[in-house]
Amino acid sequence: MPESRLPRLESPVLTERAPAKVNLSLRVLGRRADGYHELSSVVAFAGAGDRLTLQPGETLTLDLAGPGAAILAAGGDNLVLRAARELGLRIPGLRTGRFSLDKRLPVAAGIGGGSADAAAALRLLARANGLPRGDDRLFAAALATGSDVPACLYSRSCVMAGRGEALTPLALPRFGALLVNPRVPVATADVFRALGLAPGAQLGAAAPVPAFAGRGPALFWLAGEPNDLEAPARRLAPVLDEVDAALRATPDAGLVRMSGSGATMFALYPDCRAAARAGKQVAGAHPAWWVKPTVLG
Ligand SMILES: C[C@](O)(CO)[C@H](O)COP(=O)(O)OP(=O)(O)OC[C@H]1O[C@@H](n2ccc(N)nc2=O)[C@H](O)[C@@H]1O
Ligand SMILES: Nc1ncnc2c1ncn2[C@@H]1O[C@H](COP(=O)(O)OP(=O)(O)OP(=O)(O)O)[C@@H](O)[C@H]1O
Repeated sequence: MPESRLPRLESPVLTERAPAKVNLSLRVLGRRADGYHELSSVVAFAGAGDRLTLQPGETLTLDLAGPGAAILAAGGDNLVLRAARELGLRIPGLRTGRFSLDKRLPVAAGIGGGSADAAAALRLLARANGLPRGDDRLFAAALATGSDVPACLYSRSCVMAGRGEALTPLALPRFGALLVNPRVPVATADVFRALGLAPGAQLGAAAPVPAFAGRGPALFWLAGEPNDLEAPARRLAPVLDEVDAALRATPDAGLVRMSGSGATMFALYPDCRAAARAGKQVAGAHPAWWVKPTVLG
């Protein structure tokens, strides 16, 4: 057969999940001179998330589908493309291609949807270019894309410190969880600004996170920890009081709290069945909210 008639061999399409990030606790320890806040946060990842594929090729593009596609632009500001560009700056000749994002998570919701997408893009590019998962340039590109992207690149439960660059693995028991977002977007920068901390402010040290021997001890420790962003977020989005009440009214809710800078709140349950039951109750009473039963840990 002449060479021109040979079927063109395309690289196979690669797929990565982009799981939602949940801050089970979040302490703001101060504000650095560069304006970023110093944090200590127990972070877990959910079964629920977006899905990103990459058809490796020469030209970097992005298609959007899924329930979130209508509100999100596929333009150059999309965190998928920003992460790819950041990696390209560090790896000349990086092979990119056509990304397709199935956007299921609410946007600007405190569960790191965009960060999870950016991290999934970096994992896909690592696979397409034969880079080891621990390649420093992946981490550097992640941090340059956003503070939550390194944790999402790791994508396993951990203690996140600094502005998001210091990650310590943490074994967490498995929980059923319900994620609820009242469909009010909250900008992360607005919530941090509402804390009103001056650059250089220091509030205290982080409580050491113990090794958790099961769900009971984990819940007990987490109940004694705050999300310091919850009070300012509630001032910006008062509907959070309603979300909090709706979650507390579900049977077996063990811990009710806001994730990240909001406005997604979550409750923890002993298992998936309890979370699914709670989901039906909340969705029935609030059909306009985004309600997602899932697992964490
Ligand atoms: C609230 C969290 O979701 C907790 O996991 C993250 O700290 C936010 O991470 P993110 O959305 O990736 O944040 P970035 O995109 O890096 O920053 C968004 C805005 O939040 C502020 N920001 C973010 C992280 C941080 N530790 N201190 C901050 O003050 C930044 O000044 C910036 O104006
Ligand atoms: N792929 C993407 N998915 C979601 N948001 C994106 C994406 N690309 C860019 N953005 C923009 O990033 C901003 C933050 O979106 P995201 O959903 O990550 O917020 P978040 O859940 O509050 O994140 P975090 O918990 O990391 O603070 C929004 O203004 C959104 O328009």
